[in-house]
Amino acid sequence: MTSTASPVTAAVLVAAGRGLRAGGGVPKQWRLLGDRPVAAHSAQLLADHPRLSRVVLVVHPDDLEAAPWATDLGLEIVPGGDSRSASVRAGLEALEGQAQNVLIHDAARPGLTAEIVDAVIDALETAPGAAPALAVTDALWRGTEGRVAGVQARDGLWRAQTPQGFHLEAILAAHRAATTQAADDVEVALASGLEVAIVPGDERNRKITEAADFELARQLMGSGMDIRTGNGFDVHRFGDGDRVVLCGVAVPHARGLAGHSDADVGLHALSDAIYGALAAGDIGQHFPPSDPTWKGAESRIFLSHAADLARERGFAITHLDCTLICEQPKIGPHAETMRGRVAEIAGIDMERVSVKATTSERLGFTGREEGIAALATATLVAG
Ligand SMILES: Nc1ccn([C@@H]2O[C@H](COP(=O)(O)OP(=O)(O)OP(=O)(O)O)[C@@H](O)[C@H]2O)c(=O)n1
Ligand SMILES: C[C@](O)(CO)[C@H](O)COP(=O)(O)O
Repeated sequence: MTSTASPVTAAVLVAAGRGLRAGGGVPKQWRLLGDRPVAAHSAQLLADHPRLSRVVLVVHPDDLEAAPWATDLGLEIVPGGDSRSASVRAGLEALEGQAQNVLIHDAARPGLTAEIVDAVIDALETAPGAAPALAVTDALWRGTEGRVAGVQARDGLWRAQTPQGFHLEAILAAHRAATTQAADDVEVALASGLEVAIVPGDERNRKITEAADFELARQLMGSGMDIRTGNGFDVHRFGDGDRVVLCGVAVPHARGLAGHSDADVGLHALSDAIYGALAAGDIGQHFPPSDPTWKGAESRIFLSHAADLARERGFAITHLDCTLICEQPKIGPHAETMRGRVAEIAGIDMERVSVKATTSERLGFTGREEGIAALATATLVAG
């Protein structure tokens, strides 16, 4: 009796792009989608799939530390290249001799399913290449300068998805022989004369390309919105001076506020609210009072740092609310200027910023005019 062992199949997950069309400051594959970064969704599925022997994650040379979770999933990290094809090639070279088949998947497609992986692997039993796709169902037009210039028959047209699967040696040879840039690996395979079977794709397996695709991905994958709130509180005592800086605005006053920096309680509370929403410590952790660098520093540095950190982690700041607690100076006449200043520093619309004030009815330290307190809330939404 002869035994026919299944061929060993590995996977290459390409995540070395810059995501320029999606914007957002951080490459789309590292931004949060639900509870995890975009790339971690398909990485987990590939790592857990029982028919895959190993997974290579291809990342940009600047992003080698961007996926700390990849090691826990057992992924091997390889530096990518300037184009998708170059990144795929780097992943394939790392797998040479390690498997008979390979699946190549975009990290920007977080909605991969185990059914697609199975369908591609099954199809490789009878073809050197196989890829998922969806038949085009909308009418197709050609357009010039905003006008329909003609129609295009849609029969036989498919929307290509990944993972695209191949016999490893054949696709590696095809990539090594390629002389022009290709949109995908099926194009590389066809240029080398390889036959590619089409297997059913899935609408959930869409590629995140533009900013709006994040919301669509969230809906298609059924992952709820990730909304975070954080609060901040700060107090500074009165000291010498003839003005106080509150929410980035210098307000004339009989006394100043004492502190290591410019003692802007409003911006300090707002910064801490953002750090709180990110579970990223507090202002003292990022800017230690023991560090002379921050002596007399303008507190806009702290808020701007917190806002940048939020964006780096894939969050939009959807609202900032600050309440200043003092008897004097009167905040009302300056509140609009403060809103504008906070909005400018945090890089958000002024409509998303609230600055208000209250007295403490002459009770407590604020009532005795010993200092000023500030309370703040930040609301952050992922994506
Ligand atoms: N040099 C590159 C370019 C792209 N990719 C990966 O290829 C997939 C599909 O590419 P695309 O959607 O075009 O991603 P980006 O190149 O990042 O997007 P953009 O063109 O908007 O910058 C993504 O997972 C992307 O990370 C890659 O690994 N290496
Ligand atoms: C590989 C691919 O995802 C197949 O649809 C696609 O071609 C790559 O992305 P791009 O937007 O064409 O760069």
